Amino acid sequence: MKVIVIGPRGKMGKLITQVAASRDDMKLVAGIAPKGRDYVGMDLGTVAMTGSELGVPVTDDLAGVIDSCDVIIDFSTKEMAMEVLDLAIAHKKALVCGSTGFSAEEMKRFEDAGKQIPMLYAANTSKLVNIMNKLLELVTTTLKDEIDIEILEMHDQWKKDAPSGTSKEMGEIMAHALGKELSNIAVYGREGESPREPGTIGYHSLRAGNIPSSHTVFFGGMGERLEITHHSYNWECFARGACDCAAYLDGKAPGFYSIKDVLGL
Ligand SMILES: NC(=O)C1=CN([C@@H]2O[C@H](COP(=O)(O)OP(=O)(O)OC[C@H]3O[C@@H](n4cnc5c(N)ncnc54)[C@H](O)[C@@H]3O)[C@@H](O)[C@H]2O)C=CC1
Ligand SMILES: O=C(O)C1=N[C@H](C(=O)O)C[C@H](O)C1
Repeated sequence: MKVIVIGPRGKMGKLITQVAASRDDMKLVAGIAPKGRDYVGMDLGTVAMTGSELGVPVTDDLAGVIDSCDVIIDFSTKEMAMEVLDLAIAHKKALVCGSTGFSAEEMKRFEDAGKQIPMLYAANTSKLVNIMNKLLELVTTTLKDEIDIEILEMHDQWKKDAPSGTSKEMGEIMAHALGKELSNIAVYGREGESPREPGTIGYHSLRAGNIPSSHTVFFGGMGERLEITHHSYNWECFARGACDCAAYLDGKAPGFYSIKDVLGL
């Protein structure tokens, strides 16, 4: 598969480039940087520190190179994601997007793109997080209104969005298991807020240092509680998952795919 990576100097883009460069089933054809960066024109391997040159450039012109790829992997920003999406549709290219922080309308655009291209959106590409989501579904479906549900997520100080895309996805999965709309979800924990409202799901976001990613879901019962937690020690699990998602799209018909399809969950 011929792969273009967006943002190869970013935290995720760099790791994705490194993982893709190490895979036999992938060939990197370009990396895309924001306009005017001083590393535009340099070798992608040098920019993403893969350990050797890859013989392909970093460019700031996605439109100029998009026809050379089979799939684009985009973990950049929500603004860039929309530009990439439009170009992927126009050039009929498969797209994996792992960026987070989108509105419901923007998410609908990804879903609609599935009518024209193989489109995979994953707010979290870790295998274990997606297995954790199945556990959350099981607990919620079993206990329904007997428990209070609170989600705590921790990330690095640079993360732009809150709550994380993963916790929003976890909230959606559990709201669905409770037969509720996402609008029943509330955010607690700030000064002056009222006590917990029954039947809601609470979100708590913590940002500090270089914490890679942690998500804990608290199921609060009477006299007991269950906590289910995923910790990542670094971002490699997400980069490996991103490349698995791209490989999954190889030869696929247009459709809106999820990481559950990749993992068979
Ligand atoms: N789905 C998942 O499993 C994961 C998702 N993420 C998400 O991925 C996104 C990126 O996260 P990080 O790598 O931590 O951010 P980062 O800030 O380290 O990297 C973002 C990259 O995007 C590039 N970029 C921004 N605008 C661009 C443009 N117009 N053209 C080309 N490149 C552009 C930047 O230059 C930078 O290299 C976030 O939304 C984050 O939440 C992060 C980790 C895992
Ligand atoms: O920004 C991150 O780091 C991560 N972002 C994703 C999210 O918003 O859920 C996935 C993971 O938590 C790492």
